[in-house]
Amino acid sequence: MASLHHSSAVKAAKVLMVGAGGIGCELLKTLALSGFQDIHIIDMDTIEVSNLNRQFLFRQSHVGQSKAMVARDAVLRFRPNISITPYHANVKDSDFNVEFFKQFNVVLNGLDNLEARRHVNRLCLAAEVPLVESGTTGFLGQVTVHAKGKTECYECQPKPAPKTYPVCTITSTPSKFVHCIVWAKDLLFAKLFGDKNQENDLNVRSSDASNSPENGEDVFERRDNENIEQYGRRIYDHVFGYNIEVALSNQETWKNRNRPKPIYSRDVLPGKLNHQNGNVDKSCATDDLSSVSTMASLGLKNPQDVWSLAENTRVFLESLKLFFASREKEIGNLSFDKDDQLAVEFVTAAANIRAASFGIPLHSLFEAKGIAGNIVHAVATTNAVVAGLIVIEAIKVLKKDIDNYRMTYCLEHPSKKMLLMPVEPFEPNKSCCVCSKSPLSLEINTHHSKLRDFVEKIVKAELGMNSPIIMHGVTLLYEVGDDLEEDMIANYTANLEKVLSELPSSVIGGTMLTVEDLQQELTCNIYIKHREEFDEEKEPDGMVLSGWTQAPLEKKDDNKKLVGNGGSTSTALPTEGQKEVELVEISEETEISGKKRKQPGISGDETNNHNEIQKLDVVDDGEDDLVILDQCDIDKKKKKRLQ
Ligand SMILES: Nc1ncnc2c1ncn2[C@@H]1O[C@H](COP(=O)(O)OP(=O)(O)OP(=O)(O)O)[C@@H](O)[C@H]1O
Ligand SMILES: [Zn+2]
Repeated sequence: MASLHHSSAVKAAKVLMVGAGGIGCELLKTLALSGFQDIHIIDMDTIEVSNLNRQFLFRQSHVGQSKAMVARDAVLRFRPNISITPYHANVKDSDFNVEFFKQFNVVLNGLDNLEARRHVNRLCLAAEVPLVESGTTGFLGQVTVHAKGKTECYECQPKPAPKTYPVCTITSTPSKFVHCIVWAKDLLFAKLFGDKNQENDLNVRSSDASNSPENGEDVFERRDNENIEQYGRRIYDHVFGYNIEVALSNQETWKNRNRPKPIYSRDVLPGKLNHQNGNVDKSCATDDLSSVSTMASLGLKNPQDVWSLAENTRVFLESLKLFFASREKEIGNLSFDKDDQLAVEFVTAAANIRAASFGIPLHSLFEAKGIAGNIVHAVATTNAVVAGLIVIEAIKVLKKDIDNYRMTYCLEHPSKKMLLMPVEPFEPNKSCCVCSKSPLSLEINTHHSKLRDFVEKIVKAELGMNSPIIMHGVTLLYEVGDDLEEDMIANYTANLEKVLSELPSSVIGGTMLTVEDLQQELTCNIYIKHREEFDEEKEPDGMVLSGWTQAPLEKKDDNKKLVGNGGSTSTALPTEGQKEVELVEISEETEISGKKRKQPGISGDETNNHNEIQKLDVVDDGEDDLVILDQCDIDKKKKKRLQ
């Protein structure tokens, strides 16, 4: 440390940290203790109780306050003479433009989602400021360095697709608890408490008069004359009883599968719902919605207990009741949130009852919450190690020590007795549309697809643009902005509903579209190829973008000198944010992302687990959520991303 304090590069540096969460708290502390004197922090969040176990700059009394502000105050207490400038804001706000980024010598990311990471990557490229990027998932972590024109950018490598499940597995033939969780969270919870206009694959087929009157009434709507318990029991009997009976009537489905068992609430819980500790009224009366809890009202104390079917039934009915009794205004607008206790209780109970019906082992609320929230429990030590590595790379950046830049991966199990694996960075990917401005091509049915589809699925979702402008030659087809005239807004709104070939400047096969985001200073040229047909299963968006996601063809140098903590190795491990990846432990020649990196000096018999392939579940990006993928005959063919 002492030598760092004397480094003029460190002292003079102005650094921007984005994210003051698990990694960010560690990073800010390490920067301050390493002699950095001018640190700016952006974080849009406030402190939650669940942050306190690892975000050690925060205390119980800070809950609800800005992370960036509290982190600054906490560090100034032991480093009072340095300058820390906090911004309680979203890094995507327009204030944080290229000019803002240009004032920094290096940007350090401690973020938790792909969208923000991509945005910062683009601003760093535009401002020509090096970026040190990071991520952790449990024991796994990595730190990567990105310098325009010298190393690959954050987006040079394709990001993995989120985990998908066929819709029929979720709606009809679950075989794992996670299938029941997805059903409870993304179908049942969404149906009962979410936006009614959203498409939902929850099976609502019903011919039974009591469940589905001929007038087409939605069985999930509460009837006028129904009290909450009657409503809850009707829903329960419909989804766990009646729907299962309907499913059983299709003999073909169950030929090679275990038949599920219909469950009716009267069989599990014959009497009226009663409260073990009788404090339901108290929990209903509270003003603090986050404290409304079925567990409290039913006297269930330990979230790690696995509830019986009767307990799950009680929790199901009680949490539904509590939603109506104390959160009725939110009904219709709710989406599942892992930090919403009542939502987690409802989803746990619903998933468990479904699991019981399908003969799948039941799980505790603690486990169910982890699965539903895609939670891999954070390991404070990994965050601390990663923060240390960020500072090491930041110092190399400041000293312009490019030859020693390293991408470093934290492993869960030692490989060659190493838990940290440093790798030399790749050169920029020449087909990356972000840093190499390489043109893209889009196969699309120009007679069927609307401009809106193109904007939502390609420009926003795939290209990650926030404020796009779309041009065909000199004709502006679409634009987002605060200063637009009313007639322009009306024009663009009308354009959104037109199919591409019928736009004022017709977009057909052979057209080159230019898409630009002024804030990110990113321009992409997209060559349009008209295609009539798409495979609904494999290409559910009805369009295919290519030209960018390929891995670079060339590698920097196969025989570079190796670096490491006590050993010599060089391999590229999964990029952060990957959901389920194969981590290939060191081998003579490891193929990653279509590239081969040779690893001289490593022989096959040096480790027991040589060449072993570990399956890892890397799920730290909140937005890379579970996805239901339609692929069965009973359902419409489409793909959905579910929150
Ligand atoms: N667009 C953004 N702008 C500013 N800050 C962001 C943005 N996206 C994410 N962040 C911040 O990045 C930090 C990431 O920290 P971390 O991964 O520890 O997540 P967390 O929200 O603190 O914890 P958890 O998700 O486990 O409850 C968070 O504090 C979050 O507010
Ligand atoms: Zn790139």
